[in-house]
Amino acid sequence: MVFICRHSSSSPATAVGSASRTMALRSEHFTVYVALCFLLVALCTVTVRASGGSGSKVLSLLQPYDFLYYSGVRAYYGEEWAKAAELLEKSIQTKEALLRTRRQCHDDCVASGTKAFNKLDSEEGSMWDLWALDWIQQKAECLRFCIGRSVAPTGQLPVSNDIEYEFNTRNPYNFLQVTYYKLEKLKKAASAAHTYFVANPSHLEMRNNIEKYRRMEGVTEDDFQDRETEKHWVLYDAAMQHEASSDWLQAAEKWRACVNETLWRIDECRVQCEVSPQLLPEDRGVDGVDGAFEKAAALSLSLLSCRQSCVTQVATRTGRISAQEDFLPTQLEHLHIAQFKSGDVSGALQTLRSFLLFYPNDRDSLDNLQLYYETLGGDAESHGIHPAQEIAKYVNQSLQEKSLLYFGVENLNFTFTDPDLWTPEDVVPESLRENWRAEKQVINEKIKEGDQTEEVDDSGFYAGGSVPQVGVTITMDDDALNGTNRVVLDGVMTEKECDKILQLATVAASLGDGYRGRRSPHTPHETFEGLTILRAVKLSQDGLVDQSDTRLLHELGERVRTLLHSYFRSPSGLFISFTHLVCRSATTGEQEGRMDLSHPVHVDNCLLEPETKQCWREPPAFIHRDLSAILYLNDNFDGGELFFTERDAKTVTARVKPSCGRLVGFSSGPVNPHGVTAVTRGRRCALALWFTKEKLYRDMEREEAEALWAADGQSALKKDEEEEEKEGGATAGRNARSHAPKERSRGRNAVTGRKDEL
Ligand SMILES: O=C(O)CCC(=O)C(=O)O
Ligand SMILES: [Fe+3]
Repeated sequence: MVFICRHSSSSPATAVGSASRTMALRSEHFTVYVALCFLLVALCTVTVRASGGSGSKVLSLLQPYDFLYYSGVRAYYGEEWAKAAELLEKSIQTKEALLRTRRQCHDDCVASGTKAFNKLDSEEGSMWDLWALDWIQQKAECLRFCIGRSVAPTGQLPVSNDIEYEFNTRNPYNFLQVTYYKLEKLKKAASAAHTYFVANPSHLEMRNNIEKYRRMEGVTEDDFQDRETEKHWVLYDAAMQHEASSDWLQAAEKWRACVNETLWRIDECRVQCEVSPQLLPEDRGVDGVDGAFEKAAALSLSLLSCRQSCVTQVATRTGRISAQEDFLPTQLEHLHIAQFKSGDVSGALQTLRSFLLFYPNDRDSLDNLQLYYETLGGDAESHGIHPAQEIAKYVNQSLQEKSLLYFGVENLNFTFTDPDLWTPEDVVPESLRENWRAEKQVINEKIKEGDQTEEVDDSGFYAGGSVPQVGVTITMDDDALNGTNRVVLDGVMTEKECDKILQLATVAASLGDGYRGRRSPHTPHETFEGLTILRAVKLSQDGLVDQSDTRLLHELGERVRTLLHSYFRSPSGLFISFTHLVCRSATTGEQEGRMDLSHPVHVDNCLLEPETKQCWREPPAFIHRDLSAILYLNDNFDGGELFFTERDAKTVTARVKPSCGRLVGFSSGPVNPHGVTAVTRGRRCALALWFTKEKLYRDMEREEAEALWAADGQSALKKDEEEEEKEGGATAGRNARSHAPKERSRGRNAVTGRKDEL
């Protein structure tokens, strides 16, 4: 490097010269380092606490000493001697100041920590912190030995997050169901399919598979067993059922068991927090700037936060995203009522007292308590009725943890989301409460304004971009459609192309697809046919439909993607997540006075609740859909208009009449509730497409279809080669080529498209 040559040839005095050679040898690293330091300094100012005898004052060191040092060395090599001297001196001073500051902070903080521990100091010195460290070490050694001895023989390999995710989403059962199907163990396959579906209720293919298993000989309804049933939910549902039929004795029994099981589950989960590998929050890692105590505090806070999060984990049903709020206190409320109604007054009183540990000021409960005292004559103590011990222990422990966590939030830059609604106000630091109040006020104001103002779409799309296809026109934009992120484009397909796809739908339907002849899932007055890309490719492979039609179906997806990606100025990548060629036909003779819809009003990526105008982004909604598109193919039918509404699902804001080559695109979220009016005559066909911004959720079926084509191309190629070979013209290189196997693990839903197709 130029740098090395120049300076090695002009080293100063011998002593310095040898130093300069050492530096010169490292100058490659040095250059990179200096560049990094410049960047660092540009980005931040280091603030170090320095202290005088009485109090501490903040010493702002604009530049870290390592940077000063390297700048000094650089100046030295640049022969800027004065500058070099200044910078090198400064670096030495800064380092000294930093050490002094650290020492002072250590002395200032000696007395901090829990006072009770200071009492443990003896004449031999301050030993309790060493005892604490000793306790930690003993525990670590015991765990290391125990886990090593118990798990090592079976191999405790580090498990990646991806694998954790696979297991949490029950993906192994997706593999198992196909495996058992292949082994002709249908009962086991049915159970595996069901187990997977419980955790993935929006998985269309698995739903189809389950339907297929149901129709298979030898499979009974009892075979659809969830292999990972969570007992507390079984008890919860049973208790609810007994309650609904006013069987209070049974209800009380189930609720009691449910509370116990829930406590046990929470405990199991909390223990895992201690023994599983703990991650330090980002920027608190080994390379961070924090000292040993700060790192230890960060680690202990992560542990506490992990323990607390168990409440949410246990209160979330498999397959759901949101936890059931106030899970334990709610169960206690139910148990209390069931006990009371079944005549177990002392049991009810005990449960009420347990509930009051969560909500000590709850008016109704306090009134009830009073009533019990009057009935029993005397208070709970005089009857020896205390809150359940496990509940008292649980609440105390949780409160302690929360106060430590909130200290971390307030003072140590820790982030913690409290999973409970019952946390008493005084545990939360005033400054946080103030922030919450301010946030709540803003939300309330927004809700108030909400009715008058326009809906805000947080999808990241921004309608109004260009339309990059010759002949395509924008027929309706946001204004014309009275909404946000909506568009109607015309000219996306030619008449000939519409005919080809209609023909494809007709042939596929006549051959029998999952939906053939089925009543529509939305109305008894229509039938419904659906064709996916993969099914189309398989049909064309079997020579039952024209391959060029299937290719066109595939290409249309890409065409629509390009148009909408550009029009909605999608900031990120946009991936096709599902394609469905759908025809809805009016059934004959059942159309008089129809009041229903062909497709009721809905939002594509969340569950719309028109009464509250809320939209819940959780399964069974297709929550990963970000952009929706319908490409229409014909207009020779009556009805079948697409319409948009407000969140009340009633107020219609725009209507679109289908025709060949007309494309409607809109963001899939709550700004766009929509439905389809009844098809009262004829058959309405459209290609529905959904897009996702997350690559993880891209359509794996589509990729499988592409792989089938590639394999086809390969075998066609091979055929050609064999022919050629026969004719003596094959080349070794071409024969060696083979179709690469599909990569198996591609993240969250990596394997779904492939495995579950029966
Ligand atoms: O066919 C249409 O026009 C709309 C269909 C739709 O909204 C859907 O499938 O989610
Ligand atoms: Fe829809």
